[in-house]
Amino acid sequence: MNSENYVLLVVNPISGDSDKSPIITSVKEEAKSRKINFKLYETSGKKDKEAIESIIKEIKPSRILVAGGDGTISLVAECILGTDICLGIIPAGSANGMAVNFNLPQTLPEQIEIALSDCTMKLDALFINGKICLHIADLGINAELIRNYEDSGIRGKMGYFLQSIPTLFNSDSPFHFSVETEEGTFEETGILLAIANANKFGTGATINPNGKMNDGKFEILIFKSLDFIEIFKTINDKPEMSDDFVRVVSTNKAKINSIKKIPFQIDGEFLGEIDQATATIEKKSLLMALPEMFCKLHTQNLH
Ligand SMILES: Nc1ncnc2c1ncn2[C@@H]1O[C@H](COP(=O)(O)OP(=O)(O)OP(=O)(O)O)[C@@H](O)[C@H]1O
Repeated sequence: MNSENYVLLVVNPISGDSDKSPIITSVKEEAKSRKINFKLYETSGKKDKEAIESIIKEIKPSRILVAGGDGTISLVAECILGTDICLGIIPAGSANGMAVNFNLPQTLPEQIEIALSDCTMKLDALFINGKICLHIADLGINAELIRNYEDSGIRGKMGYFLQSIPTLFNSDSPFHFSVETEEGTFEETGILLAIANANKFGTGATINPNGKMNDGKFEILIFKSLDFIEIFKTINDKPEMSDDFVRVVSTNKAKINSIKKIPFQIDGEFLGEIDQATATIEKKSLLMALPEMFCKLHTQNLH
């Protein structure tokens, strides 16, 4: 067997509360028709990183497909950072923030086609306090909302909606942030500080319209107030947000400090309350198979 022609499918059996057998069958059949060797790994929730790394060593796959949520995608991304192994996504989580950001199509055949396609791109990997962030992290009311959502036990968009009103009323915001970058230090008060490599939150809100995932930079966005008209604009793919609403800084390294501890999340996972965050970026370290439109938009005007 040609060891360079292997596809590994990593499946999280519990993500999104859905049956993964149609995905497994379809990817297996597609691999067979393309004469690619197929291997399946189902996560257990324990020592998955070690197990995946060992399979990679053994079969040397050229591509890994992930059927799971953002947590499983991050886990696999960490295993292949800096290599030429290509990552493809079959969205199968409860929120699927990465899939929303990449505008992945809804049907399984289309998703498999993209995940196995030659339309690939090397993306930057953002690290915050040593943890990988493929998408968007934040300190403030969105992280508070995610904590309350996780505590409520109600899944899906309805869960977020039900938590949004009590979260806003009980929030500890505004917060005072001090941000140190190579370009200088500044202070700002706001309800939310986002650290973003991607453009959209999992809800579809485009908070970082000008961010590129392959320019060696990430954005710090401080939202100063809860302005519903400005928030409404984020429904568009290219919202024009006023400077009074958000302060945006593009950089490759930043240190954020706050006097009080603030709720913190990365890629939709609540990670406690923190008063200090250090963000760095590893340029073009993650090879991904993505929709053609996304690759086109990200290669335009890139200097
Ligand atoms: N077999 C398993 N049994 C229990 N937990 C598992 C198993 N496999 C993985 N996990 C856990 O699943 C979590 C990752 O879930 P993932 O983010 O992929 O899906 P999700 O939470 O449904 O989706 P999303 O992130 O889009 O909301 C990790 O905490 C991991 O430990």
